[in-house]
Amino acid sequence: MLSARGLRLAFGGVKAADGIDLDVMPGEFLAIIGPNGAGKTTFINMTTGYLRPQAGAIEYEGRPILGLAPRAIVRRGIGRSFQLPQLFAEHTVLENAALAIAARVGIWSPLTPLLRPGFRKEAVELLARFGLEGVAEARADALNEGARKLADIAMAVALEPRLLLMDEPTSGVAASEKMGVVETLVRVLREAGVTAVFVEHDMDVVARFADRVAVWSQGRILALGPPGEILADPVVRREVIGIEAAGAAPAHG
Ligand SMILES: Nc1ncnc2c1ncn2[C@@H]1O[C@H](COP(=O)(O)OP(=O)(O)OP(=O)(O)O)[C@@H](O)[C@H]1O
Repeated sequence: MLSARGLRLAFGGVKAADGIDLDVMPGEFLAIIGPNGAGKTTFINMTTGYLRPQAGAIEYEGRPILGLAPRAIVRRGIGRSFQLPQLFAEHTVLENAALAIAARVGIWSPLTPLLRPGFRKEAVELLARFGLEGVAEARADALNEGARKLADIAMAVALEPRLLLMDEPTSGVAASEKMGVVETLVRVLREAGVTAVFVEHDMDVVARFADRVAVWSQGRILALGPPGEILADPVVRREVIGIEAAGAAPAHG
């Protein structure tokens, strides 16, 4: 579905991508793990048009996408969510959903979406899929972090991607809420047939929900395979999971 070859990008002396080759298969949930600064977000930024690599190629569904603007990549069917949710804070969750649905059909005005009954109906249905109907009328900035993350991913899903890249969908979510948040988003994405790539620091989430795991280290992919194998690999445990456990993850809030 997605094929990256030889991606390279350096910032000064920092090699954020140092020869990344990765294939994403249709329907899979691929987790990206790795310490802070390994280049995980850089890969997402290159795939979604926010950064251009200095070398390499990316094909999506058999066509090159490098050089396309982020909005053009969204139109091709690649969605994205950010580490920090990108909701309009002072708008309600329902308004946010309607805005995203309107954006999908090319309307970027902040006013019209909820005036159109079709958009409102679709927004209500979208929020129900994520179990967010109870907070539809709440302002986005009043949500707890778990609901905020789900609402943000709902906005990305409103654009009807076939591939969704999520940068730390559980960062900042309370431990007690985390599994529920991931269960919900995995259910919605599977029902919609969306392929997912997600950056994740919680190894329990990775073990339970990823079909494959790619381990990032210093701009390279150190290992790639099923979670049972990768999470038990002594090198991965020493160089990546050990670092995570030693406290890299809390930097994400
Ligand atoms: N736009 C930029 N300008 C300069 N340096 C950058 C830029 N983006 C990333 N970097 C650097 O590239 C390296 C990889 O960063 P990246 O954000 O991709 O890592 P990451 O694995 O996502 O880390 P984290 O887990 O902290 O989000 C880091 O050293 C970072 O400081």
